[in-house]
Amino acid sequence: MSLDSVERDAVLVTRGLTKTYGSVRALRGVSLEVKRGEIFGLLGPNGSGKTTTIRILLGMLRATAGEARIAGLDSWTQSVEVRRLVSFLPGEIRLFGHFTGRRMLRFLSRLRDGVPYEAAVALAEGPLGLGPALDRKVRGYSTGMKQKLALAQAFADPVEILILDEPTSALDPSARALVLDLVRQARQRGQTIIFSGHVLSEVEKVCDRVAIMRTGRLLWVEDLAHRRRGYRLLLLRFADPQSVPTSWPEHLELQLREWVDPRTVLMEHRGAPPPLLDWLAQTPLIDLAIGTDDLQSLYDRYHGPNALSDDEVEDYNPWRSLPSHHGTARPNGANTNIPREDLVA
Ligand SMILES: Nc1ncnc2c1ncn2[C@@H]1O[C@H](COP(=O)(O)OP(=O)(O)OP(=O)(O)O)[C@@H](O)[C@H]1O
Repeated sequence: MSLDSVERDAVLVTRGLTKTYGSVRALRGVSLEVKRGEIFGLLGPNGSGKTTTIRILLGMLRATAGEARIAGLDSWTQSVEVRRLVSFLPGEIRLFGHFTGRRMLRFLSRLRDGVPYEAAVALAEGPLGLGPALDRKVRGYSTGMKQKLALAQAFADPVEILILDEPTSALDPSARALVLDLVRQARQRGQTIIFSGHVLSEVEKVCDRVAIMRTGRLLWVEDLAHRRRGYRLLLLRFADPQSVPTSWPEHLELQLREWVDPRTVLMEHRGAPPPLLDWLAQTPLIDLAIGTDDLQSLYDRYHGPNALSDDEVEDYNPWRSLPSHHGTARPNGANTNIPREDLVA
């Protein structure tokens, strides 16, 4: 597929990104799109490929195959231009130990034309709480203090895109909350933020969408903004494909989310239960499950003790409590609202 066909509002795009290090397959065909102005989370256990994806996007690593673009620029061949558009907080922060915090910020802002030194100092001294420590040598900083200094620099940068690799990993709880606020403020200013992390509750609070990775694959992209608007999930199973209702009263606030197999649908429902129950009572259901799923349970489908195997991921059933099927649903979000005719032919 040509990248020209990508949605116009996608500011970061990868297509079929693959990276091998000798025999290690760090990425196996990762395709994702991040829209302008959204907070996009990258989740996955250690070694799943988050940092590799970020480093390829920034042009710090060359992909073995596939493409990565930022604002239409090729991450590898136009990496200098790409890096001008991006403020990057690396997972491993390396600073000059013999510099004071203040001198380090001045040095970094000179390196990056246009990053206001005063804004970085104000963030570091004020909300991030480094205060007088800014006049101490960085070699005496704790890991969390170094992370705060780097965060001050990253958030002071008025660039279009912020890429934060585990931005809260070394921080205490109040500093973590503050970083989440800074992320929200950055979005209000119109910046696009990619955020990798391991703390699901944080990701759930701030991200608009989240991608779940495993062993170099992107398994699922979830729209958390949509989820926050509140709905319950209904898994409805019918005796045969012909019994699946093709329409329902509008006042039910019911929406098809996914065909699990030709006789099973996953639906979203808002609003009061009684009208829904009345309608369900008139349908030829043979099985029903109602519930909500939080980010933890979504994550556990791929990484918990009962995680889906690679084969099951290929043949995804969103609710494990029911027998799995050889369905048409695919775990990339692209299967929603598949026309019924495609399934019951
Ligand atoms: N320079 C390298 N040489 C060899 N293998 C590498 C190299 N960098 C990364 N890898 C491998 O690539 C895979 C993906 O690593 P990556 O750092 O992208 O994971 P991650 O999801 O960011 O992990 P973490 O959560 O621990 O930061 C791992 O198997 C890792 O061992």
